[in-house]
Amino acid sequence: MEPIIRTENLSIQFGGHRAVDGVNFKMQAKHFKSIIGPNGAGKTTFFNLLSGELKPTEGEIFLRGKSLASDSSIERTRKGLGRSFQITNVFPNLTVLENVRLAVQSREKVRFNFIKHYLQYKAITNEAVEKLEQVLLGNKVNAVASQLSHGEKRKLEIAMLLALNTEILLLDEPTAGMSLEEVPTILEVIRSIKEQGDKTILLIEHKMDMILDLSDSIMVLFNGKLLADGTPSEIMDNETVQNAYLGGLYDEQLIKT
Ligand SMILES: Nc1ncnc2c1ncn2[C@@H]1O[C@H](COP(=O)(O)OP(=O)(O)OP(=O)(O)O)[C@@H](O)[C@H]1O
Repeated sequence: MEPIIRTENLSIQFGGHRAVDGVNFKMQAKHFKSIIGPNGAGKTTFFNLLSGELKPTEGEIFLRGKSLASDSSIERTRKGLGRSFQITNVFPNLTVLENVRLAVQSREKVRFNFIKHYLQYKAITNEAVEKLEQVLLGNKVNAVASQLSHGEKRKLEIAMLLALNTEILLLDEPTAGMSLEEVPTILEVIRSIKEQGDKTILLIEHKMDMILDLSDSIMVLFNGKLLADGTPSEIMDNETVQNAYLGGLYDEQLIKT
């Protein structure tokens, strides 16, 4: 079966440094893959290349067999490749519901038009509420975004991503900056998205418990290169990964949390 997404020799160079270096990667639809690697390994840069925020120095990305080379980030989203919003993309003075409604509207390209009206407005609102319930923010729809806790803001980002209805979800460290108490509910949210069974998910995370719990496969980046890609047990047993990363350079604290 053709992979839903794959890269061929994907590389980007910043000055003399190859932040992503010759990565050949592929994923089947509905698969859940996590990306791990030490700080500076190139994980976020890899996402930026997939989402179109950065242009590769070499190599290509194929979505359902077609090159994305000439597609902007917006076009990639339209084709089904969605990148999680960052807190900085959330409008702090709008309510939680208004933020998600804007994300739905951006997908539907709905502009204000009184004739198109009330029914459409209602459908968009209902969909936004449904996405908020899915991320366990159903009780916060009318809260002003700036007043959410950090963990709630991260859930709002996921709701906004879900509102784009893309088949592929790129989640960049959804637990970053969260208190330990907040982590289990994000895990629950991501697990429920996975269990719905209609998404292909790529997750960057440092929390190994969460990765092992969710992933069908794990890929390891190290110095921009793809060091290994396999099932969670293959990765945990892989000697190169252990030497380069899990056993040595990596912070054990992070693995345990
Ligand atoms: N726009 C840029 N200009 C120059 N160097 C960059 C740029 N973006 C990333 N880099 C460098 O590329 C390397 C990879 O960074 P990246 O943020 O992708 O790593 P990461 O694996 O996501 O790390 P972390 O786990 O800390 O988020 C780093 O050395 C970083 O300094």
